[in-house]
Amino acid sequence: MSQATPILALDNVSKVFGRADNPVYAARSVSFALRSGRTLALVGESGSGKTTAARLIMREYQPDEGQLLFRGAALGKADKQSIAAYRASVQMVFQDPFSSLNPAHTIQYHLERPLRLHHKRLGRAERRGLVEELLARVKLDPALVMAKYPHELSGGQRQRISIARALAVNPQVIVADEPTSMLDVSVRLGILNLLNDMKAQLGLALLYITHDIATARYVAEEIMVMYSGQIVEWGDMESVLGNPQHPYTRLLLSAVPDPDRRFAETSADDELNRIEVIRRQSALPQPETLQVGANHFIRPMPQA
Ligand SMILES: Nc1ncnc2c1ncn2[C@@H]1O[C@H](COP(=O)(O)OP(=O)(O)OP(=O)(O)O)[C@@H](O)[C@H]1O
Repeated sequence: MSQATPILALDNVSKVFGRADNPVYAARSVSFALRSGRTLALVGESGSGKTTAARLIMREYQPDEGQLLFRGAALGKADKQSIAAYRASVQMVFQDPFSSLNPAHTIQYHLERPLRLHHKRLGRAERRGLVEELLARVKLDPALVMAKYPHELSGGQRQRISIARALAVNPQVIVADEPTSMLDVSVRLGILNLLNDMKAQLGLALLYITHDIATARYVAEEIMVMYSGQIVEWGDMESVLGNPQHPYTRLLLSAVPDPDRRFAETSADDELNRIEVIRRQSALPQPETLQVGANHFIRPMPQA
């Protein structure tokens, strides 16, 4: 893992929902760091806590415990100006490019809006010039798309607009929550390539949230596996995927389609039994972290 100073870090962050007598631990002592020019993939099944982690980063939720660090400084104590700088520096790309754009406004409006908010002194011509640059950056023709409304674009084009909108305020970090899962398979690769280009060309730090290990491998250098609100295995992508230690990571990997494997080799009952074992064990007190390789760690299953 790179040792450069992280731009953004979660330090032992916990978030609990529900009543005291029936708490839901959406994040349990979650720690990770995002660095320039690198992608960290956060993978896990539905309900594991991935979106909660994203919302904590976007400050939609305040942590119950732990803290958010931006360039090494705790954000909890930051003044208004630092919070505003943080908001511009950390942008999100959502899963659903259909609902994240307003159907009543043109693409030009969508891209000019963040420029108006964050660069108040720009004149009309400069703003238009920047919108054209943003569209070119996401490989869309400004002459063709600027005056269009979201419904006149394809899903892939809309997701490109969402990425352009995130880039409008010169962010340092992008949190992409399942950015391809609602897109047609044929356009997914284009969006993943675009994220990879943005990372390389602009030195962005990316948090790529997904339940799909195959796409995580395509975009990320590091991976964290989340289960039941806790990071159970993390490290360099090749080390974790090449030598998965945690039973839950193995389970996720076994769900990646393998064209050489026949369905009959594992029955649905086998899979359900394995999930049940993991669920029971994860309810036990969590054990200490183990270091597997130089840049590879796990929280193994506790002994009953
Ligand atoms: N606002 C909330 N109020 C109560 N419980 C919540 C809230 N947000 C999340 N949870 C619970 O926290 C847990 C983690 O949810 P979260 O949405 O973070 O998971 P996820 O991994 O992102 O799932 P998905 O992939 O389905 O979005 C779940 O049990 C969920 O029901």
